Amino acid sequence: MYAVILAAGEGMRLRPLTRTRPKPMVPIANRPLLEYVLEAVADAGIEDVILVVGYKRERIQSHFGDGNDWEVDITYAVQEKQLGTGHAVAQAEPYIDGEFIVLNGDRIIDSSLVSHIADDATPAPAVAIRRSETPSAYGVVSLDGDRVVSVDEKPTGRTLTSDLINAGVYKFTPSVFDAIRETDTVGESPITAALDTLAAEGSVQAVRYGGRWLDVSVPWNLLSVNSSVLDETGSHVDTAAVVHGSATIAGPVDIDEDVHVHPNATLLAGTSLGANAEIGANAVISNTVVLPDATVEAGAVLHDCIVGSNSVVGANATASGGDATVALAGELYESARLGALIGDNVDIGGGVTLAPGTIIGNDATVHEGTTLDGHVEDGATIRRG
Ligand SMILES: CC(=O)N[C@H]1[C@@H](OP(=O)(O)O)O[C@H](CO)[C@@H](O)[C@@H]1O
Repeated sequence: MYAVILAAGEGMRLRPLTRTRPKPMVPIANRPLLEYVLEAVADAGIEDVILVVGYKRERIQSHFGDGNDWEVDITYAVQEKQLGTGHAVAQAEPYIDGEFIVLNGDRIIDSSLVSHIADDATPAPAVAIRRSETPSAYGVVSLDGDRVVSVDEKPTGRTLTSDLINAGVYKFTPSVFDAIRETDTVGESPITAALDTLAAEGSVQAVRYGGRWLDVSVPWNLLSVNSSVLDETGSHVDTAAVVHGSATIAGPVDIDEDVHVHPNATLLAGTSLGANAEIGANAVISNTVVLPDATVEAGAVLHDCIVGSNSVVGANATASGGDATVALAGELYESARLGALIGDNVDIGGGVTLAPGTIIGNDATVHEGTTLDGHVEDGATIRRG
């Protein structure tokens, strides 16, 4: 049985992080999101993986190679243009000759769901469904018993027919490729359109799933998913990290290789520090993801933040989460728990104050003593006053 994993998307709402890395490579507890998906597949005993890659695929291919380190055999299928999840599935057609499963490459799920969907007793086509408090952000599924009646993709402004959503894990036969071709109306084909067509024919089985389902769509999801994975795995400090004896760790935290934590720094729950990151004396960091090679200087205070790789947060700078209103890819989100999202190679001067929800583009410079909110473009320089 083949598992087709969709990993071609950009993840626009995670910009600027996804300007330099595809969404499946965004780190959760210092490991790319896609590793968790591959592990769930491998743990379910599936070895044959077709990874559909596209946006910045070199990053994925150089990290995962032939997949053998994850106990799978990876074949790469390239989706040159991101023309929808159905179009992405269709890229696997040349390799498929029987039933297969499909998973989104950016949702962390239990391997038990993969086993259940892949099991011979589960008829194809099938889709995993789960309850959601925000169904309109997903594909909303209506059921008749265990049969799917319809799939309504992101029905914003429409009446919700159910609080059940498509969990992004499917089983298909090769006939889905015809359904995908038939639903390709405007040069784009979401897999949900094909699924809706198959549902109208009366054949799609719903597989109910109430287990772990961690979705990283927006920056604050990255923080909450990082934190829940740390809660599950507990603290991990790499043996090649140097943590000063006077530093306080009130975990769970994940500290990767060659990280340097200086005296009296405080690392609180939900914090991941990427390889070679440096945390200055007396800095206080909670619920924050620091990417590799970043530096947080002495006395800085970061709550609910993401610090991109190779960026510097100057001494005594502060960024704390709160109820932020944040615009992402043209959409406004309210009550977001986000301190600041700082891109890669950003230079933030000493004493800078970042208001909740500030987003700073890659390669930006913020001069010392500045107070900032909103969005800073890639490469911009912000001067005080
Ligand atoms: C077009 C498409 O594939 N939409 C899917 C897909 O949404 P994305 O926003 O593309 O990640 O995954 C969701 C859950 O993982 C599912 O609910 C939804 O129906």
